[in-house]
Amino acid sequence: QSGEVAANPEQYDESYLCPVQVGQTTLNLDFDTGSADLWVFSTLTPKSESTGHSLYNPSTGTKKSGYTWDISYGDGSGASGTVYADKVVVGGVTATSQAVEAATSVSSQFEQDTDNDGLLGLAFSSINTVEPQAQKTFFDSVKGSLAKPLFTADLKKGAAGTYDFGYIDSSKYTGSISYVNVNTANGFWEFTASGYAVGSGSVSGSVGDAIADTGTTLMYLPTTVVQAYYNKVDSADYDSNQGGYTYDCSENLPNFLISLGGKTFTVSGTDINFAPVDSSGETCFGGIQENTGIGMSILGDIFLKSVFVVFDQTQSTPRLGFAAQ
Ligand SMILES: CN(C)c1ccc(C(=O)NN)cc1
Repeated sequence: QSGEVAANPEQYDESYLCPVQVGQTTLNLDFDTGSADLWVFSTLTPKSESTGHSLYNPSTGTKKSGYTWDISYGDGSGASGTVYADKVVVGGVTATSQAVEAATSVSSQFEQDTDNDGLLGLAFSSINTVEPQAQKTFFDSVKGSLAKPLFTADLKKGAAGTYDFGYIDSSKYTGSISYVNVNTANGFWEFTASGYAVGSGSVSGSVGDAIADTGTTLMYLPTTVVQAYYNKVDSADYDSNQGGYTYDCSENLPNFLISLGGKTFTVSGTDINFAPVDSSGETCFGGIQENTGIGMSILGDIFLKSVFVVFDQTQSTPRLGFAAQ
């Protein structure tokens, strides 16, 4: 089988939500290559936390008795609950008995994001949080039945993009795809990024260890790289109250270039201009921020909306393919 599903941006492209049939209900889920749990708001979630969300009703599934899950994300958000087996359909691709993690508790960030009905993890199943036995991601459940064991991400700035499962649509990118091998030891789509440049500068240095994470909004890079970037933005400075680099919204940001698999990709300055910090619209928060305390760089949606990405398990070593859009 193979299929395609729309990836619809929230305001400021904070995250991208995709319609997924879970049991007999269609939910809008955040496809997340940085985690490996498929969890959903459900009729088991307290009403005080689930108002405004579409809900999975576990009555259509088979309860996995004694199984629980509890996940925490890098931004401090999280959720927990119980586990069911049920049918999940993404763009016509069907997992007949997918582990569906029904939330019995969610953190405030999820409670408040009423467009988001849960997450569909697309990292490696080794980091699934279900106890006493880790469960397969949707991709792992269907991988063997796909025309090719791969999926692609084509996210866009302020417009609907797509995730494709089982095939590469050559109309979605230009030029050739350049591949890098993935290190799965931490359960992420983790690889080594090469040199970088700011604006019209020449590519040099090294970004280093990084993950491709559709579930993270911004780009988190080494301090040296981030300082080099904002040194080219006159009004920029690090604002500890905002928790990152801010600048005058009127200022044009430079492009950021990064070399992956021998090819250089450009993230336009306009894509790096993330959002105003308040309703006055005077000060803006940058889409490139420091990776301090994370332990690796994260190429999140700010980067991913500039490229076409292949998450490829056609070979014994998984790999990532990047092409210009
Ligand atoms: C609060 N929400 C919607 C989140 C969604 C995804 C993540 C994340 O770190 N994914 N890799 C964090 C938070």
